[in-house]
Amino acid sequence: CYDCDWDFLTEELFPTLCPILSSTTTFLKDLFSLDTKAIGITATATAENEDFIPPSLVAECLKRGRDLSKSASTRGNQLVRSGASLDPYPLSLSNFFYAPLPPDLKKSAQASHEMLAATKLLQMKICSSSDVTPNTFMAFLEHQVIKADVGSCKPLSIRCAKDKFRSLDGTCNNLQKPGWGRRGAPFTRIAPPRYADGIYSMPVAESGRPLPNPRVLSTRLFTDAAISSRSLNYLNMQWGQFITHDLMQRLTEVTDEGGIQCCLGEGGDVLPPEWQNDKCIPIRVPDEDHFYRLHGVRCLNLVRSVTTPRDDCSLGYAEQINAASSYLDGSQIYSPDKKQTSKLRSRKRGRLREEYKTQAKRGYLPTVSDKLAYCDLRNISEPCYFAGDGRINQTPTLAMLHTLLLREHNRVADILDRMNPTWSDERIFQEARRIVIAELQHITYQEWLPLNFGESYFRYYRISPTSLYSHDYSAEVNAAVINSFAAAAFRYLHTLVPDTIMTCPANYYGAYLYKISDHYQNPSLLETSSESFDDIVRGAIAHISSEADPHCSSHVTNLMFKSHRQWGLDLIAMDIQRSRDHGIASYNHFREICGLRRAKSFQDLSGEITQDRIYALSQLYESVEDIDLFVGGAMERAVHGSILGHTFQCIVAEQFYRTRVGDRFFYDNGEMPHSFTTEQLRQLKKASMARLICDNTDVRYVQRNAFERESLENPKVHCDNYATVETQKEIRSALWAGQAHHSCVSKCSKLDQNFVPIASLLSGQPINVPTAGAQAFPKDEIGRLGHNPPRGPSAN
Ligand code: HEM
Ligand SMILES: [Ca+2]
Repeated sequence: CYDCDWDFLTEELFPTLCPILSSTTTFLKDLFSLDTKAIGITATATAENEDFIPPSLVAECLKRGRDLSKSASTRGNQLVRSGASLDPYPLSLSNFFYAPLPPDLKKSAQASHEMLAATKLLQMKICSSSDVTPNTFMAFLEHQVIKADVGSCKPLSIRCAKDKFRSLDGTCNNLQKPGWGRRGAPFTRIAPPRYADGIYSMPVAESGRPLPNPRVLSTRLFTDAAISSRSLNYLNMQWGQFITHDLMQRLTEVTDEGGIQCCLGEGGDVLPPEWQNDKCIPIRVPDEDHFYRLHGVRCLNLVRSVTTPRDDCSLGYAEQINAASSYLDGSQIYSPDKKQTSKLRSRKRGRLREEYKTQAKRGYLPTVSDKLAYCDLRNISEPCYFAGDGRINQTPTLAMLHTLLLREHNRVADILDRMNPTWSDERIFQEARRIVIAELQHITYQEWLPLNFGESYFRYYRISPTSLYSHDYSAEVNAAVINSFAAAAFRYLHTLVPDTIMTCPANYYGAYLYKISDHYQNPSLLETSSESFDDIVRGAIAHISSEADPHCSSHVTNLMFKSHRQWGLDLIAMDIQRSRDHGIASYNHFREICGLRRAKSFQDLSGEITQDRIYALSQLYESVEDIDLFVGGAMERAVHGSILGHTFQCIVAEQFYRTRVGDRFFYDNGEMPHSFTTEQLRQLKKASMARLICDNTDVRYVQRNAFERESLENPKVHCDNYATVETQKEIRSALWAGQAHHSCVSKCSKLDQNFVPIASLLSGQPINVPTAGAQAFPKDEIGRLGHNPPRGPSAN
């Protein structure tokens, strides 16, 4: 609403520049008529005069802020009731835009709205009644913290008991700052935000004009090129998303009446301002768009992320809420919210709830209470799962990883139970959870991070420890997730997502490919037969991921969450818009933070970015200063040994350093009351992705480095050669020297339309995968059509 290049707004300008707010408020007029003399404001006030904001003015702004935020929320409800609703969308899209906030987080969101409105009003008041500019005002707020002791914001106060086990929500991990990294904490910043007004409004170019359209940036710079990774497999990509969901979950603003709609119907025009909720940030689709044009789509819905007050309730710019616990603590498995956790537990012998299916030996995730509300089902008998994180059903392969970890928890719980018959359910649950988190941290820090981001870099900077115990815990380090990591750097891994999900029968002779966009929000591929789960696991380790480069699958840039329609959302355009929504500082700013020279011209980027990409950037952005972090970082050449360029590498490394060193309970921390014993830790450090698969599925052959494709250097090894945690005492010397399984090269026959011989996958030739088609999604008739995906050759 304040996206303009004016230094301050006067009452006369306000209705023109800010039609939404002014149409909903009658009391701004009153605010502007405040008697400045009576409350001690003088026209000569400056930022140097540190006492120039009297408490009565702050109180007045807070009061008005509360009124403003209330009227904005009433207006939001009215808009939905009057038809600006998500009704036209298929469920997967509605689900994405509408998840009601849990009561505690809703309260902090409301408090944040009030604080932001108060900060804005204070800024307008000060700036319009003196020669203070908005920027000086924000700088002033940085130095003189103004805390609100009235209104809905309550400064954080948490009491901690000493405990051997970490809390579910991350509180009390840091005993000095018990709120750090908790569920509901703000994302942290390593650079000041880029909001147009310094507080909350969407950023604009240096010139004051709009930044380039996110959809245009996506289509011009992130084209679909079907280039496969040389060594990284699908599972590697999937683990990245899995741990993302452990570290963070941003939330979308909603109304009490439902989700927020910013477009007319299904992809029609952007709604006119008087019909738009003030949280709307839709992406306008240009008329000439090569894809959406064909489907008459002119607008992609997008809504701002939920914000939260800072811990001390001080006035200032917007901070977004992280609804996950920031620690790498399995919160996506166990939930950071105790009510949900209790629904996930069986309350018997420390186990998590699991479901058994006919003819399947192993357990599956429990079913969510209202399947049709959470999944895009073609048939009510299809599965839709419930886990510690609501994004569980996004793809079948994400649900597969959740299932593996659920099984691992119960496997460990059963062993502990046998060894300690006197232990209570609670004790077994907590001990099993502690072991599973240790395995999760070990696999991430010893296998996944070095593989993706550079072995030597991660070991040199001691992000991945090299000794048995580490002694690096620092109570000074805040492990909360860095906003630029969440809203930009780590999202670069969206370019790894391939077009297809693969399933592979036990003989590995061939594979079936399914378009990923046919299986969003529907995990049924895991349960089509008693072998399908294992088929998906085999497919994930045999299938390649896309190369980490600024090319992105159209299944992600045109078809995300498409359901039965011919079109979906553009995740890359959303990433760009989201980074603006979160006020992420520019690429140039982060270059400087990461030790590169700040570019004065586009040509100054030539050390990191190739000439053709510099040219493309200069055609799209007015100034080198305007380049979004997500875009600039993605354009950089990868640094040696990593899939990332310099700037993203620096942000990602910083995050994983904090995630380890700021975690008092990190699994290999030594000399803590809760530390594992030497023998326990030695056992735990034998955990690997390959063993996680062997221990929890009937897949018998897995390559040693399970995040890399099979190769001569990385052959498949029989699971008998991976000793399990509890039988480590007699580890055989042949641990890694097992006999190689026959290669994954096919002698298959063409069986049906989804079947693809593995040899042709390896050849790098594009493969034509048939779409599930309209038939698979009978419009508006869920439950009518059964869905029987084609089966492969028999597993023997
Ligand atoms: C099929 C695969 C994937 C799909 C469909 C997907 C989809 C999404 C969606 C819809 C969002 C929210 C966008 C927004 O409104 O801001 C998101 C956020 C994100 N994704 Fe993905 N993603 C996938 C894979 C990955 C992978 C492989 C990674 C990294 C390794 C990743 C990292 C992230 C991160 C860091 C966020 C921000 C999360 C937050 O702040 O809550 N995603 N993704
Ligand atoms: Ca977590």
